[in-house]
Amino acid sequence: MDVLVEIRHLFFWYGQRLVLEDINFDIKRGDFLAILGPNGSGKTTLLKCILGLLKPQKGEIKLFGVPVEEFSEKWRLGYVPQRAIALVDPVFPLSVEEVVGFGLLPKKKFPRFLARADKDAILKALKQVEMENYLHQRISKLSGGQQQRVFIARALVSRPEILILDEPTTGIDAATQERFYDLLAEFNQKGLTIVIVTHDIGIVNKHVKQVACLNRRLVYHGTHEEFCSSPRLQQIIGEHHLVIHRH
Ligand SMILES: Nc1ncnc2c1ncn2[C@@H]1O[C@H](COP(=O)(O)OP(=O)(O)OP(=O)(O)O)[C@@H](O)[C@H]1O
Repeated sequence: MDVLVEIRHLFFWYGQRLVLEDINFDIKRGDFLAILGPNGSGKTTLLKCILGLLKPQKGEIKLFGVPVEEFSEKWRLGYVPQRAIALVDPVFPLSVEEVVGFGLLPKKKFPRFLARADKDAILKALKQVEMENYLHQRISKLSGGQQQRVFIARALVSRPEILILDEPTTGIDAATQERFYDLLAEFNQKGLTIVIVTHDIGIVNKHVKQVACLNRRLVYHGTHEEFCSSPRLQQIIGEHHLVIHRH
């Protein structure tokens, strides 16, 4: 099977503090992987290492077979960062089109100029999340769930092969979250590889195919069926390795 992300013997320290310890796993094309773990267990740090935003002190990450530090096709990974919605400035008048347009920057030589093809790509990404009627609206005027869809469109506009989301439903009501996960499942069925850091173990259970439990070390990595049926799950919860907190 096509391995998109390869993680081998990964260690990461913030100063003296070891946050990721000897992490090893692969992400394959078509995976829908949930990364679970308590607050402070290293989930965001792991995503940032995969995205090349943080440089691990030890170990190796390959993206599409290329070491992350040499990988130049960043557009092949779409990223929805944690608390993206909270960063929407109610005063600064960014339109939906502009926000989604930022997702094209890794592909563009002249970032300030939106060409016809860019506008088409933006509209197409917005259609994928059913937000095409909001093109010229201010992002700050939208609801949390609508903003979330716009951030997904921003991540999708470069037509990535992996979509990486860091706790994307924080601050969104339960019904909207359900629809949001249904949408991700649809993308996955069409072939998009998805990696999601989440605390919503209940909702995410419906759709994910693989689960990784992180608590500085990788406590568990396997298929979702194994995860649910295995006595190991009970053991993990029993050992308090996987205490799920909320923000
Ligand atoms: N820039 C930083 N400098 C120093 N320590 C940091 C930094 N960023 C994160 N940490 C610490 O590293 C540990 C792992 O943080 P990380 O954000 O990766 O965890 P997380 O599992 O994503 O947590 P959460 O579920 O709360 O988002 C935490 O103890 C955090 O306080």
